[in-house]
Amino acid sequence: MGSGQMAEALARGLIDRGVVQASQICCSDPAPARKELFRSLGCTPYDTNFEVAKNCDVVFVSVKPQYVHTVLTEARPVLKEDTLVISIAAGITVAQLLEAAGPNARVCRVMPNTPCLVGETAAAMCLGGKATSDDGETVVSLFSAVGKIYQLDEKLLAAVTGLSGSGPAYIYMLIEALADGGVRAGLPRDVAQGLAAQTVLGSAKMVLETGRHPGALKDMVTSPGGTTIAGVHELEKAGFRAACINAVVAATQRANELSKPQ
Ligand SMILES: NC(=O)C1=CN([C@@H]2O[C@H](COP(=O)(O)OP(=O)(O)OC[C@H]3O[C@@H](n4cnc5c(N)ncnc54)[C@H](O)[C@@H]3O)[C@@H](O)[C@H]2O)C=CC1
Ligand SMILES: O=C(O)[C@@H]1CCC=N1
Repeated sequence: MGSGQMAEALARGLIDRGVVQASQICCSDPAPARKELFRSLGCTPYDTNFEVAKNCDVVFVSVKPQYVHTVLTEARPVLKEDTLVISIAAGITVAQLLEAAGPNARVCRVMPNTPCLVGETAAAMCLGGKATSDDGETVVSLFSAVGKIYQLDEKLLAAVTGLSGSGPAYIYMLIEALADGGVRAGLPRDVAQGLAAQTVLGSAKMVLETGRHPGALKDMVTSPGGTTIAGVHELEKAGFRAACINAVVAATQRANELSKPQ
């Protein structure tokens, strides 16, 4: 229910990795262009959220937070005892999901991010209502196919939203800015962008695969009196770390605000 950017990234990721076939996915959206896009993927668009809920075992709620109550209220009459409702809406709590879907609903909150499109999402989840541990395994298996998922206390999901939910935007800004730096220093744009993105990818892999502290990995790059420390010094002068911390904190606060009545 809701076939926007995040729903598309998720659907494409799940289809491309063979987790589900496109023919197993149906969707709803008031925007004709979104329905057509999903039809072109091989999915079945319906005119109403009611029809989606009626025809699905697992219902993804992927509308903006302010519409979650409405779409779940539409779905509620046809939610079956074993229907699993997965909401990806930022800030919408389990209690709010159950208020709209009914106290016996099997609900799960997931905070994914768009890199699920390429099988590299960073996600977190929590279960609620009558959701079972089997439901939890269903969610873990769906999202593990398109990246990594952590099971956490619900109170931590706002911070997950501020860090990894919103995080791809921060990293794209970093890649764009690094590429601009490369262009400023004389590189062709395509080379600069390729080098910037590959540097982010390789550095992330170093953190994940070596398990070493990022500070130690930074020190490995930083020769005494060399080029890197000159660049690091500029980042420190500009408040790079504080800006990153503030970005996550601001986005977390916004996620908490979205939990309150709009
Ligand atoms: N974009 C992202 O990176 C992430 C988004 N989310 C969450 O996913 C949800 C969707 O976000 P986006 O995909 O970015 O937004 P979006 O605006 O691209 O998608 C929302 C879609 O819902 C449709 N819609 C509006 N009213 C509807 C209704 N009554 N019934 C069915 N569909 C309706 C809209 O036409 C639109 O296509 C939000 O709750 C957001 O917090 C979560 C993690 C990451
Ligand atoms: O910007 C937003 O509100 C959504 C939630 C996390 C990423 N995008």
